Amino acid sequence: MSNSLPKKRIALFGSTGSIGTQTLDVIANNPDRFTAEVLTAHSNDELLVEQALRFKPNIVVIGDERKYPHVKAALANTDTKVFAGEQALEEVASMDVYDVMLAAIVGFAGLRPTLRAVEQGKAIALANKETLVVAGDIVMQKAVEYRAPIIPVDSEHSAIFQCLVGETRNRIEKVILTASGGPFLGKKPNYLVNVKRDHALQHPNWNMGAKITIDSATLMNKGLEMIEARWLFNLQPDQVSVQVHPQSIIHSMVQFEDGSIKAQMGLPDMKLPIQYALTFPQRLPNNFPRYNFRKPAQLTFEEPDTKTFRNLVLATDALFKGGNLPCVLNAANEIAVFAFLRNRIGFLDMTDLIERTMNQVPWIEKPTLEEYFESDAEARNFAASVIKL
Ligand SMILES: NC(=O)C1=CN([C@@H]2O[C@H](COP(=O)(O)OP(=O)(O)OC[C@H]3O[C@@H](n4cnc5c(N)ncnc54)[C@H](OP(=O)(O)O)[C@@H]3O)[C@@H](O)[C@H]2O)C=CC1
Ligand SMILES: CC(=O)[C@@H](O)[C@H](O)COP(=O)(O)O
Ligand SMILES: [Mn+2]
Repeated sequence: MSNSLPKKRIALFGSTGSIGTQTLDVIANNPDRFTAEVLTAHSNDELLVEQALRFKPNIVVIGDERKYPHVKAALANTDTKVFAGEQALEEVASMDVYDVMLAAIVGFAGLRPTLRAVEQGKAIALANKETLVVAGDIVMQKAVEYRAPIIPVDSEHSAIFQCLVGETRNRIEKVILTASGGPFLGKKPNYLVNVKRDHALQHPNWNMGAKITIDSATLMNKGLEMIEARWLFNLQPDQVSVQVHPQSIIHSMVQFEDGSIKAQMGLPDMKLPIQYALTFPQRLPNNFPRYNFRKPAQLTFEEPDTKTFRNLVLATDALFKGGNLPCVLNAANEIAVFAFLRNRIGFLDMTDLIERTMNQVPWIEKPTLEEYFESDAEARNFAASVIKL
């Protein structure tokens, strides 16, 4: 098909991560459709420079200011402008140099730049689920106010989004998020008590950054995704459910009020939801591997084991109770995962730490943005003090 559409200018926040590098693959495969206008990294200055020399962005941002001299020197003979520091992420997000922000920073750090982009009325291709977990009500309200479309990248939410195309007049009865179950599916606490980071980092189906991989192993990822779905699709908490589906071929489903269920399927490959978020409502041809119905031939489903994987219970509590509780859950989880990855606490300790923090930080029913930031800080400080980080 001949293509006269203008190129979309992408601001890729978190270009050095798993989503970031796969987004650059999608951009490289479609040079007539996309340009990488902004690239941002936190600590990986080497990769950022390599990406900048290849994709020739207008702007790069290196979060860690100590790395600025190296990036600046390496790009001295190019047209790329170099910024550094946390504040620069927000400043660049506010600039009118791009059309779509692909929000692929990990964790709470992604919230502020994404909010800036929303306030500019930019389209957001949202991978950073923590943004909606922390402040979903405010982010979605601003998205309406500033007419900033938010298109999900997270595979489950992309699946739901795809199932909803053409269904604007039809009520959702519930969404069914699929969960792989992670590397410890079927295991019990007496096993989990001894598992170490390297084992937890081996996801059966997806190759992802360290934080989300640990979240998948504890089922916190599915808990965060329940909260993300609630805000993205304007659902009531009891309309969000989870089915364990170890093959990760069905990426999620929507059940409508006539009982019909639509599912979106495909091999587990994030390039597909990334590409769809950047081209929606169009689909682009590609040569990604296709699902063969013989491999895996059986698609199975089971209920999550919430007695063992209590993070899902904590996240469900946060989903139903709302207010600042999801923000507190998220902050405590970030501290817990950080500590587990450094072998400072055990696998099951993560859940205990999150639960204690949720019981400690005062509940606020309808927080302001400032109160979300304060709750985040309070939860982090408490959780870090408990484990003497
Ligand atoms: N990976 C996946 O398949 C999926 C990921 N997601 C979500 O997408 C987001 C990104 O995940 P993933 O790509 O796996 O994560 P990675 O850890 O692989 O990458 C994270 C990116 O964020 C940057 N970053 C880290 N900390 C900061 C900070 N404090 N300030 C600014 N930038 C920072 C990193 O920079 P640097 O490397 O330079 O330090 C890197 O570019 C997460 O929210 C995750 O939940 C959702 C669905 C699937
Ligand atoms: C690729 C993606 O979207 C991840 O969130 C993935 O779904 C993790 O898998 P589980 O959390 O289901 O193990
Ligand atoms: Mn997901």
